[in-house]
Amino acid sequence: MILQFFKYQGTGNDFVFIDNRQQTFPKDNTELITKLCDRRFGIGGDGLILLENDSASDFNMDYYNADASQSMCGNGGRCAVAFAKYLGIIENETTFNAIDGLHFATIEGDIVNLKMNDVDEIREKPLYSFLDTGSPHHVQLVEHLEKFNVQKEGAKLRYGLYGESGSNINFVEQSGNGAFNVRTYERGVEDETLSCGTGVTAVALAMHKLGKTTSNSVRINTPGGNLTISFKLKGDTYTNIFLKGPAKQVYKGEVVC
Ligand SMILES: N[C@H](CCC[C@H](N)C(=O)O)C(=O)O
Repeated sequence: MILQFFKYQGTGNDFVFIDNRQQTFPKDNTELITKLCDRRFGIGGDGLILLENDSASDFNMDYYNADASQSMCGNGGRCAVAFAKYLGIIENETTFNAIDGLHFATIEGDIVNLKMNDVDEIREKPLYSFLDTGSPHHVQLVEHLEKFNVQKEGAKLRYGLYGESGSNINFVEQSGNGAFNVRTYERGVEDETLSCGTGVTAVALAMHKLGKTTSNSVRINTPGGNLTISFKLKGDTYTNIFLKGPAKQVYKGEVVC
């Protein structure tokens, strides 16, 4: 089978995109999904995203981690908006469907601003916070983040504290008022990724709840680039949450599989 694909990256979180509006992709073939994401035997990517028609919105985004497990993906959502514009499905704003429901987004040039679902529960423990921003996130402040062994410590927590269902693990260091550095171990990639959209969203909300910032616009630096998360707090609910940053097409091509 010959498959046309498009490679996108959102602050270094990279994805294989397929225009699946004709519904021809074999979704139950998890071996194919993992092979397409393999960085040696396939195209390579942190995940694979199928863009599909949707009766109730502009399009549906079907996201698969590199191990073919599924979740919401913030950076993938931002790249899906850029891909939908490239395909001529949308102009500069959209509402699309994902595994956690409808998302509004705008695009200006390479910058996509994606509305995330409300968050009304942040569990605070002595050493970390836990919340779900479309995927589950552990948020932990550390010192000397640049030297921290994210892969080793992330895997320990992902499999130890969170068992088989797991969680994404975010390690954080404050760099200023309303500014943080973040490195993330991603469930389903089972390694550190260069950024994680639902992860930096979780970090911004957790840091605000902890009182580490009073700003409702948080700048987060990741190894893959900078993202801005803005939000409102209404009672105990974080709402109007937007994840803003670049999303770019890297290349396109055909793959034999
Ligand atoms: N690995 C995550 C999903 C992708 C999250 C990340 N790529 C993002 O940008 O949100 C999980 O299985 O929960």
